[in-house]
Amino acid sequence: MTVHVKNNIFWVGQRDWEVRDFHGTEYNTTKGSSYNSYLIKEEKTVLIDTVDHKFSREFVRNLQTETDLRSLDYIIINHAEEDHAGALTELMALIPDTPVYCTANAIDSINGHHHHPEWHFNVVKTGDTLDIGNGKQLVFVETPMLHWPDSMMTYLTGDGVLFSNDAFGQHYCDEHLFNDEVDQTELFEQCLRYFANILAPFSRLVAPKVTELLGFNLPVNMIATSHGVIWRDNPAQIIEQYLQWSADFQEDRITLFYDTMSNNTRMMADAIAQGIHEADPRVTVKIYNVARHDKNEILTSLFRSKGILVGSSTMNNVMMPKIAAMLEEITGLRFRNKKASAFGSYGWNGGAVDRIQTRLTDAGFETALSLKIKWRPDDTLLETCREHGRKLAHLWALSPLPSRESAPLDSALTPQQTEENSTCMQCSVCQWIYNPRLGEPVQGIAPGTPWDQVPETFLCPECGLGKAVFDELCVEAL
Ligand SMILES: Cc1cc2nc3c(=O)[nH]c(=O)nc-3n(C[C@H](O)[C@H](O)[C@H](O)COP(=O)(O)O)c2cc1C
Repeated sequence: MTVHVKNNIFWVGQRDWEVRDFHGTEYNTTKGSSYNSYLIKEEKTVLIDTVDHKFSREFVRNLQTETDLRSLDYIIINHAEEDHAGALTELMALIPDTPVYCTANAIDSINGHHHHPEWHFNVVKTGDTLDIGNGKQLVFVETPMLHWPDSMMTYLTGDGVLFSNDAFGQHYCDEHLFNDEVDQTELFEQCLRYFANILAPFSRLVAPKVTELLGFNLPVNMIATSHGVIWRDNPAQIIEQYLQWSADFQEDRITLFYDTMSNNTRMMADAIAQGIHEADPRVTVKIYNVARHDKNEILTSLFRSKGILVGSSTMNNVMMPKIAAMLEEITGLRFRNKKASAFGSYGWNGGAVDRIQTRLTDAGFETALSLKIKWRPDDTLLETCREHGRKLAHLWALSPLPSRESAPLDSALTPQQTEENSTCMQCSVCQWIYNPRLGEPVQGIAPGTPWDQVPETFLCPECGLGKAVFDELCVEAL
């Protein structure tokens, strides 16, 4: 089936009500998902993205009901991951000469998945346009590392539609296609979950990219994402929301998660939470047992928190494995500006709490006051846990929360920031800007370190690609 989107734009995607895992076990899609592909029928016929590879056959059959495949003039691939470009092999088998438009980085990832270097690739970069007739053009904007090096967005002039690919999307399946038609609570829950679990590591790239988009002065009347709903009612709301989430977002919330063999660490968690609540009833406190709760809900709660507590008993000298796995995920998600602390029960030599505390520090959290209790806490030790919670609540309340005001769209890049940025290094892959004068130390490099003294092993902290890709924009301020 197809759905009319606007004027000559049609949705030719695929709903997936039953999918429950994404990226392997990385993301639990509790509300299913959809793979949004779009057909534009102007003087030229254009396909934007495809669908997940597992729906390749249905996709091609469906597309054939909407158009003669030989009439397709251009295929735009905004991102080569297999949930968007997965049906390319099946489609291109029928129309192998159709030109494919994508970023330079996408050549690598499309070939890496489909192994057809003979396809007619046309590399586009930010600002390039493609005339599709009737006075309309496609404008391309590279969005590297949002969330792969190959990602880009495509804007359709005249209709004012931004085909944003993964950005602004959600893993959310509904028979309705537009944002104003669905349950708003469910929708924003899924938007937040998507941002916290997928885009959080790239937060610092969001505001500069939004600024760049706004710099084109192109009206965005609609944002057609590649997962979930299309934003046709007030699309600026999700852009504003992204600016807010990408600015070291936190609420007045503390999240505890733990694993336990015989409930001793759970008793500690309950008592610590009671102490936090007693000390500051305004703080939202959430507790999760990692063995019983949805992992991505826990990670979303951590994203929303100003402080986190991680608990594990000691098992064979180390922490419980699900806690180790969570710490690995948290490290990758690179949450910023959050406090953290470890706790747990032990029997003889302990070890887990110290290991957790070290992992939290290494992951960039400001750690404080860990707590170990031997065996099962009695009433006195439970009071020790409560006192611990009260202390943490006071300690963490000392740091004021960042403003929760959303940044106005037109001031995302202020003149002052422009001035500062002119003295920075910028990664040419993900465009992350590192300001050695003002920035925090990264990978042990102190602010002010001359660029030629940055070791060869230095990796871009945002995208993980190498030093060689950094451009030095200006050095005199050093
Ligand atoms: C299989 C197993 C291995 C354990 N290994 C250790 C250990 O290496 N060091 C230690 O101090 N305690 C060890 N303990 C004791 C637990 O840490 C202790 O019983 C703790 O109170 C359990 O807390 P929990 O109920 O939160 O899991 C072990 C317990 C079990 C069941």
